[in-house]
Amino acid sequence: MNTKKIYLITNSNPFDQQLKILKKVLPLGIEYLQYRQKSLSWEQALDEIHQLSILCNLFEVPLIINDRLDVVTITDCQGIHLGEDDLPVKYVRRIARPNLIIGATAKTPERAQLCENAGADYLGVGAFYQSSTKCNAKLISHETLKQIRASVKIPIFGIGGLTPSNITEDIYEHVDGFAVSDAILSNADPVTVVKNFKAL
Ligand SMILES: Cc1ncc(COP(=O)(O)OP(=O)(O)O)c(N)n1
Ligand SMILES: Cc1nc(C(=O)O)sc1CCOP(=O)(O)O
Ligand SMILES: [Mg+2]
Repeated sequence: MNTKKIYLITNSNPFDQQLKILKKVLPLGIEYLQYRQKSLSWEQALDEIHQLSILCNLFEVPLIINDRLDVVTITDCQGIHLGEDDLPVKYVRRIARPNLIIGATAKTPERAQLCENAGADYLGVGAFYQSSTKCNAKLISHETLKQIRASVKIPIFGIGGLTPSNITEDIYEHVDGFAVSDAILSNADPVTVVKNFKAL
């Protein structure tokens, strides 16, 4: 078993289907679960977050909300993930409740350093491959990954189309974990996929 962490991100598959999978894989050791949902009504989103929160508390997996500080403030979650177009890390850190986990997307060493200095707890770095979860994700090179790794100390989660079969040595060497959605949540045997990530 390796020491790389797995960061699971929800997708647009039916929520009940995702919940069934989460009940099987959260006990296997998942570092973070991110709720990523861009199109639901407030009511539906808050209901889903409530259900995820119960499950995450049970297995002691921090629940991270994508993009939305307003949602973070009114739900029982542990963190927020911020991209380049979202609120800046420095302002969120300033007003966030103590110990809120703040993650940030970085596709350049400059942004990685800026986010680390502003108080980010981890970085999401990618995309390494085309992603069916996020079709327009901008790809980055292995050289950029190396530069980002060299420029920050906080944990880096590689992201974008990752599966247990396409993690190159370059990716493996420079990340602390894998942020994954489709490879786990759209697979008929998600438990085996998680075990395969852990066995790399
Ligand atoms: C772990 C992790 N890394 C990167 C992203 C991408 O965030 P962002 O750039 O804000 O894009 P959207 O996910 O909001 O489309 C992420 N969500 N999680
Ligand atoms: C949400 C997200 N952000 C990306 C980025 O590169 O910023 S790639 C991505 C999708 C990750 O899901 P999957 O494992 O299914 O490709
Ligand atoms: Mg975002």
